[in-house]
Amino acid sequence: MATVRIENLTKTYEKVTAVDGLSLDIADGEFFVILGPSGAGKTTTLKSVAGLVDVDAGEVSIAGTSMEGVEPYHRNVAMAFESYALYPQKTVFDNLASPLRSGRTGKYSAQDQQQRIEAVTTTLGIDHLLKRLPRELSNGQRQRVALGRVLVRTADVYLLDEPLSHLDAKLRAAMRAELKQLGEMSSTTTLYVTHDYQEALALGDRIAVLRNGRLVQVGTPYEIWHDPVDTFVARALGQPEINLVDAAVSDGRLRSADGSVDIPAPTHLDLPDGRARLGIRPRDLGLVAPGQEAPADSLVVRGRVKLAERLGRLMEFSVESGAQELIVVADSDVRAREGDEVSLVLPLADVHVFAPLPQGVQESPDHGEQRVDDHVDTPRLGGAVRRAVTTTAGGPR
Ligand SMILES: Nc1ncnc2c1ncn2[C@@H]1O[C@H](COP(=O)(O)OP(=O)(O)OP(=O)(O)O)[C@@H](O)[C@H]1O
Repeated sequence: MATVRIENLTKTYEKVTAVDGLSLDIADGEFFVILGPSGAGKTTTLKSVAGLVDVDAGEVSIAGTSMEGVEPYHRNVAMAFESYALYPQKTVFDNLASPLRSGRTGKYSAQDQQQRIEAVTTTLGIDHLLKRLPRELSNGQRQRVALGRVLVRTADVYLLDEPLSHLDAKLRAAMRAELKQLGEMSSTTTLYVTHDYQEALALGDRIAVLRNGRLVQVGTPYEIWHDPVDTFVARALGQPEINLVDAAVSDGRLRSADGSVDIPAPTHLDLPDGRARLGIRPRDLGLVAPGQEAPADSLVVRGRVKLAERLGRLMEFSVESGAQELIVVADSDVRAREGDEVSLVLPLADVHVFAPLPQGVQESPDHGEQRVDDHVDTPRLGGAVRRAVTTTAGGPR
């Protein structure tokens, strides 16, 4: 168990700055998630902690000791990288036992080994594969064995790089729930890299969001979800993405140019008059089907359903409201069809307000095709929203 401190870390590969002045303080025993899109510098950060890259500037300390000049072997970190390596000629059991037999991190009796392997393989759902060779495994199974090889031994820090990326969605979700329960995992400082926001929310004690090698925000899942510092973080969390609507702030109201969205400005934000962008998550909007009444005193935006799509237990609606297209995710018992005139109920407490796009810049709807960096992102307006923090183990939602 150990703290990890990353101070002003910079790593450049020829012309690419992979990590750019990154500082993070990770507490002893913390499950710390690094979230970011492809190329954000997540893997390079982990490799720097492991000592696998020569950094250009900055420092990594583990348990209060600078790791400068300390070889990876002597850092007492255990790593699982996305490209997993197993001994091809050894069974799954022997692959898992080898880190325990090396003597590097203490001695384990045969009974200890058995017990540790049992605990890890049960959690990872690979206990029925112990006699197989790696070539007899699927990619997802191989990845779990590689993860098992890391978790089976004790270390000061676990470094896990997208360890669940090869699993199907169902297994991933199951594994998310199990992973943190694993004895060792629950008490060992863990840096966990992912580009999957659900994984980050479910697993992280805290999450650091990276973009272009820089830290954008660090906080608990609750803080990152409810108080994103800018539209980049807001967009990084949630699928479908948060709706962003250009609006004017005046006389204590927020209005879209065509007047289709016209709501009171959240008073706790104390917004100056001018322009802004509203951020409303699809799941925060309520959809009132034709013939039904919106709850009294609710804030309503009217529109027409352009597209209705089933997402398993939920429905995704694309609703045209004036010049806006708002995405709504609702329970599947909401009876609205394409072409229906509907009302959207807007919960003011869940409306995020960001700075406007620079003059002359227009965001086009991306339908998931744009690269993250093609977006113009703007910071939150009016400071952090203060709420009673009630983060639960399962994340904010
Ligand atoms: N060995 C290398 N040589 C040259 N450029 C590299 C090297 N490793 C990483 N990079 C570049 O550094 C940047 C950060 O890479 P890194 O692998 O740390 O990102 P990442 O967030 O882990 O991405 P991914 O999610 O795709 O794994 C990228 O632009 C990448 O192309």
